[in-house]
Amino acid sequence: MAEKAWSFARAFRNVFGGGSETITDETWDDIETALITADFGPEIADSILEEVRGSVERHRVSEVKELKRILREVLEERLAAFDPTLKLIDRPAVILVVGVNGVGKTTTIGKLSNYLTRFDKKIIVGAADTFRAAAVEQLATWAERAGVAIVKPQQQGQDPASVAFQTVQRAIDEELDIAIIDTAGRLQTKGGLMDELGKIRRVIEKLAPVSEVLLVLDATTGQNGLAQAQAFIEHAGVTGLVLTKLDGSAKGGFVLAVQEHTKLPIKLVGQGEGIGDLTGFTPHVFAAQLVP
Ligand SMILES: Nc1nc2c(ncn2[C@@H]2O[C@H](COP(=O)(O)OP(=O)(O)OP(=O)(O)O)[C@@H](O)[C@H]2O)c(=O)[nH]1
Repeated sequence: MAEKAWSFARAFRNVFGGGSETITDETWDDIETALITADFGPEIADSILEEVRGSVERHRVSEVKELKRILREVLEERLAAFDPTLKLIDRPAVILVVGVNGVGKTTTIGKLSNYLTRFDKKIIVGAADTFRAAAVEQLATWAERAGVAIVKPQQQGQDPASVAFQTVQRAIDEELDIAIIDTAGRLQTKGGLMDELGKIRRVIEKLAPVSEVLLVLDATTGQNGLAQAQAFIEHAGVTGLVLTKLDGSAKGGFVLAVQEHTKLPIKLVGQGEGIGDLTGFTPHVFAAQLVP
């Protein structure tokens, strides 16, 4: 994994890079500071500290090196408490991608399409963000790069649900594996947004079940972004999270905070603007990157 992707590892690198080899009060202070800096949030930071302290005492650990291993294990175990696998068993499997403006929905769809084609999946994407012509064109560019089919609105402002319907219909007619629907991200009234998503879902479900509703969150916005996305979490039937822009984020702790607050699994992680910059979420790898 590219080094740039893990700027948030800095917080812990400062704690464990040099200094005392035996655990002192200062070590604990440093870890607490690192947990807060990395945006775990005060409650989760406290509970992690408590868990690590308990383990350190039980095993009579005195070396910083061992403490680091325990911290990594505690983080991994907590990150792994949710199932990160995408459920794409239905044929076609329909994925709805939702989230507020500019978080990276369209980019994620481009990367995800490209990723899935590597497993020989036949994909179609639907541009159900019909109000912004630029959004449709952006998705079309990604579809071309990924080599997948696209359904675009016939005219600007066409009912998003009808584009979603046509996309899934084509997936069925052409025996494709996966239909991914891009939705509008504009923050309108909560009611309006949820009505639109509810309608898209109902219309799709006339043809096929919705396999995944992925909520995209911009990791650089931290807890703020989560507050903005609350309406989706409450009303959109979200099945998993995509965290984007982790490459630019020093807030690695947000990854755990977001899972524990929402009780939703992180299923994909975006770490750059390139077509290859998307991976699944692997707690073991992530914990090792957080505490290098
Ligand atoms: N660094 C970085 N940039 C990203 C990542 N994902 C998306 N972006 C950038 O974020 C910006 C917004 O991405 P879009 O995909 O247009 O976001 P959107 O949610 O579809 O936006 P709307 O259509 O306006 O709702 C673009 O400049 C992307 O290149 C990522 O993982 N890392």
